[in-house]
Amino acid sequence: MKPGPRSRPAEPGICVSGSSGAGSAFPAFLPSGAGVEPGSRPGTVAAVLPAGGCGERMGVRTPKQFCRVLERPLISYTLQALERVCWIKDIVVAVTAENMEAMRSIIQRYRHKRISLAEAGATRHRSIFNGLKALAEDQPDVVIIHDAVRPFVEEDILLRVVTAAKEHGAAGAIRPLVSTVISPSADGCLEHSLDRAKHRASEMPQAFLFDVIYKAYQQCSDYDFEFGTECLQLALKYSHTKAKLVEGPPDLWKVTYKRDLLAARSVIKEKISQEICVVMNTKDEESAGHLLKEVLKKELNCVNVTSTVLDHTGGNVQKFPTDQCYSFICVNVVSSEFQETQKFLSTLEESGLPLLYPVVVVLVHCCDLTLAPLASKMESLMWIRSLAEDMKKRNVLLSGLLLNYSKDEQKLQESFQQGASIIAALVKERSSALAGQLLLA
Ligand SMILES: Nc1ccn([C@@H]2O[C@H](COP(=O)(O)OP(=O)(O)OP(=O)(O)O)[C@@H](O)[C@H]2O)c(=O)n1
Ligand SMILES: O=P(O)(O)OC[C@@H](O)[C@@H](O)[C@@H](O)CO
Repeated sequence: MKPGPRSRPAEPGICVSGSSGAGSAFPAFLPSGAGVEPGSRPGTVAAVLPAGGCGERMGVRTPKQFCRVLERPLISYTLQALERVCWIKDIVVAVTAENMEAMRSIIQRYRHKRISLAEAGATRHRSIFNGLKALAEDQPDVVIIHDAVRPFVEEDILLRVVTAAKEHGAAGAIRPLVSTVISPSADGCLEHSLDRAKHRASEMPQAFLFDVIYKAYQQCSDYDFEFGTECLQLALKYSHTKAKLVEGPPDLWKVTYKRDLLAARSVIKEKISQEICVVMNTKDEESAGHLLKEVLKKELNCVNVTSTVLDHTGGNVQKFPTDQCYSFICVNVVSSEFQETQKFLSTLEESGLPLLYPVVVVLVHCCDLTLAPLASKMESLMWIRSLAEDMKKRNVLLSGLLLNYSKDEQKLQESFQQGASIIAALVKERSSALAGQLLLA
């Protein structure tokens, strides 16, 4: 039996407006074969997230569901993924009593919606059962069970397992095995190996008609509670319900070891670096901003490079493509006046963008270095360093790029090329260690 996890409260912090969940009705667009009789109640869906483990295999003091990825607890990404699905009416998270406060501060800080808490049990099955009990009074038609440490879950697989559960009573995501499963003999030698092609790995999410899984847990043996790892097996054993197996996408993996946390970090960084917005102060196609945008498009052919024009006061951040863009390249938008930059950054902050993910902002200053000595130009931009220290606390990674705007066409192209490479690295790495740096292209 796993010992109760040690707690480490999450630091209190700034709030965000989370994505508001809409109704609880089961999506009307489901194929009629989804077990929803025409004219019958569309059906309600809730979710249970077991989050009461201590993450022994992670090998750190903080339970892995509270370990930070890009400064945000891992569980917050999973909650965000489920909240995006408007037809999940309620999300019950099972956490230990000692981690309740930490969980409440995460919900408040990132303003997660439709979340309720239940007390975790000494094993995963006990935690799940406690989550189901919390739903029993106003029970949903279908309940999703999803590990809190599987942050990359999309609406598509959730809809597929829920649709299958409506029809079959239970359903679960599966993935091809990566290694062959073998059975060892008592003396530690090979007994036999399973035919890998005929077996699959059971992943999450899983979904059940509420009655099917609730009845199963109510009849569970202590042995199942202590040593079981498979909810589908409980549905089969106690509710005589054969789960439908649904092929899931590769990203369903469970964060278990430290390497998984590093992998999660890379996946998230990759996802939020897919769009760059070049912010400029002129529509002139020959301007530095437009030229840099074209070079960036070539340099980063898989990234969506957009642009927007702001007036010199820092403008209105609502003009930005803010729902998916976490990287802003400001080209001569803000002169070396501190106040204008401050105005731009505060409007960016007010948009709520930096509260879920670190936002990269690169202030590009173009100047012909044959006219202004480099040292004095760098000196005039040193204020970026102290501003960056302050912005880092608000999850904005600010750096400066001095771009040599030479009259020589060849040199100018080289500067733009170098500048685009530096910007690509700042966006991709999204490293707080580079915040405040003044770079030269
Ligand atoms: N008593 C428990 C044990 C586990 N879980 C949850 O079940 C999910 C999957 O379990 P697992 O990966 O085993 O998590 P841990 O038990 O924390 O990991 P370990 O076995 O390494 O201690 C996790 O979200 C975990 O928090 C739970 O709610 N209650
Ligand atoms: O056994 P653990 O607690 O590490 O993880 C639980 C997993 O077994 C479970 O999430 C899937 O295998 C699907 O049942």
